Amino acid sequence: MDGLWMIALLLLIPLLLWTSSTFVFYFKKCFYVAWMMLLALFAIPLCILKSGGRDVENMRIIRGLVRHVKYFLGLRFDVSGWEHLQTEGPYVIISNHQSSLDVLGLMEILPDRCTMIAKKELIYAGTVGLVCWLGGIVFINRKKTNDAKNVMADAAKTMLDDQIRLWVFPEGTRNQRGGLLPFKKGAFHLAVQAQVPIIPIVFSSYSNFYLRKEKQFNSGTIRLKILPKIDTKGMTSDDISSLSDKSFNLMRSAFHSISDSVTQSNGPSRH
Ligand SMILES: CCCCCCCCCCCCCCCC(=O)SCCNC(=O)CCNC(=O)[C@H](O)C(C)(C)COP(=O)(O)OP(=O)(O)OC[C@H]1O[C@@H](n2cnc3c(N)ncnc32)[C@H](O)[C@@H]1OP(=O)(O)O
Ligand SMILES: CCCCCCCC/C=C\CCCCCCCC(=O)OC[C@@H](O)COP(=O)(O)O
Repeated sequence: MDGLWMIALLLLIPLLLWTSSTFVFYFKKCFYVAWMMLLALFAIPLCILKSGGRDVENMRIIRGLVRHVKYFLGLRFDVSGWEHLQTEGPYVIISNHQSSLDVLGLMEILPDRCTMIAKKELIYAGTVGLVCWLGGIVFINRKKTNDAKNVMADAAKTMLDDQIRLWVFPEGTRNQRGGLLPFKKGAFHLAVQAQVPIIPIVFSSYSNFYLRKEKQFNSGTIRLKILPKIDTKGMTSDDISSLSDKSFNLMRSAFHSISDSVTQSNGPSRH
């Protein structure tokens, strides 16, 4: 009898854990970090063999290795506006930033020769940090804004010299409070200095499947909307504010329209 109880308990515990949404939340989060770290460990020698070191071409390897991760987490991406990425030469991509999960959507649509601007702390994130460096990510120190501006001015030159595209999160930090945070200006200075177009990309709200406070991480669909490019030819630093405002307004309305439709199609979130 004791043995039967033991077996029943042994079967019940994992079942209870599995059905507990808090357990699923922590499990998925830990899995995500651990799996990305492991993938990065594989990516390091591949990148070094391919390019011998830091090179934007390594992003092809990173993109290829990351694309399956969504299946483990029960996430789907629904992308619209692919045609707007068929732009020749360098450009600046700007997108909203809700979570480190954005990396999955980013890798889903990442164009060739495109790397990112990231906070410098990311370089210390173990194997992931090293892969970011190998992928040519441009690191900025947000606490030393003059340094950050200089790094971004250099990046504007490199974009043109090496035909590189850069992905910037103009909110400057993660934001899951709904809507978009006011934009920082760096992305717009970058595009104007290099005289390259801006391609805005909007991720729909994660709030219908991922709730940090409530410890919910369900399955869900993320809509990614690629908006038409905004030309910056002939613009100067006087145009930065209007360029930023225009981009913000376009992205905010796209965010609300795709987030409403995704919430409806996924049904209300569980609480
Ligand atoms: C198999 C492998 C698995 C592993 C997997 C790998 C994953 C590989 C994916 C990783 C993915 C990474 C994802 C990271 C994501 C983040 O790390 S997000 C955080 C870092 N990114 C950012 O912060 C970018 C956005 N920030 C900016 O652009 C900010 O403007 C800056 C440059 C940091 C400056 O900060 P600030 O001074 O606070 O900003 P702001 O209020 O905009 O500017 C103040 C003044 O300076 C002026 N200014 C700003 N920028 C400039 C400029 N560049 N030039 C001249 N003047 C400027 C402004 O115009 C403004 O002047 P006024 O208009 O007031 O006169
Ligand atoms: C030392 C800090 C770095 C923390 C990284 C922890 C290890 C991550 C391991 C696996 C996740 C893979 C995806 C990594 C890319 C995450 C990029 C990211 O989302 O960085 C946060 C940054 O956009 C804004 O930071 P804050 O919201 O201002 O804070």
